[in-house]
Amino acid sequence: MAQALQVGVVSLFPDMFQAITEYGVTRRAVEQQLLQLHTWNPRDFTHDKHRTVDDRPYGGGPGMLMMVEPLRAAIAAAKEGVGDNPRVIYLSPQGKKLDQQGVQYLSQFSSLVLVAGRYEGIDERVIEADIDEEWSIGDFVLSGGELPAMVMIDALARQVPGVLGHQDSAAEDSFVAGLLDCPHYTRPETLDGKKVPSVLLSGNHDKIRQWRLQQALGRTWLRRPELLTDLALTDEQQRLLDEFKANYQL
Ligand SMILES: Nc1nonc1C(=O)N[C@H]1C[C@@H]1c1ccc(S(N)(=O)=O)cc1
Repeated sequence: MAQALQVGVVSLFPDMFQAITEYGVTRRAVEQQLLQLHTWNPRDFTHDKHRTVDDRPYGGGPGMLMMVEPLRAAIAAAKEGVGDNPRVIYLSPQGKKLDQQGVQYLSQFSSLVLVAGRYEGIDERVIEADIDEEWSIGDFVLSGGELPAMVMIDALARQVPGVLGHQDSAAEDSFVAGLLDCPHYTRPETLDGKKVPSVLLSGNHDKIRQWRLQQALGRTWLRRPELLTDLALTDEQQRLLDEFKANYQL
């Protein structure tokens, strides 16, 4: 039986996660129980009449923080609910930048609790006491941690064996780790006078594989050359890239 990914999410807006549980690959993963997602809402752990979940920051200034007591109770409940000693992750702009290598690293954990912040974030002492790792999906400021949590869950779900059908996994395989993807084409054969590259119509699968690999290497060189510095290219890849560069008209 494939190892399922168990995720507990702490969020004030649990319904947002329907964006991954109700659609596409991640919906199928949930249906196949390869991805199990449960939410815990700090508001359910309040005891006052107004069900308060925010609190004022010491030192004054604009904005609010997530109130400590309901947040910690929700985190504790999520850890208990997910079980198996989950890795607890807080999504924030202050976290480590997520990339595919980070996704592969996080794939080692079969159970996770993701804490989605709202307002200006959470008390630093909660981060120190309850959070194992802080991750960011990019250097931009969002209104909450829910979309970052869904981005992380989507990327992690695709790493679970069985989630990507053969068709998709073939696509993943053709996308050499660390390179940008090659261009893709579908019908019609001629669009606005532009024809599909003839190699893709040739039926020669190895030529097609080489073309796609060369395009991925060339695109990476042109658009994100820094990604190439960390890659150990094979002889074939180096040859294909050199050929691309030689043919490229600056
Ligand atoms: N990028 C991200 N990757 O993961 N989370 C990300 C994110 O933007 N979360 C935002 C909700 C949190 C936040 C924190 C602080 C401020 S503030 N006080 O600076 O205006 C605004 C928003």
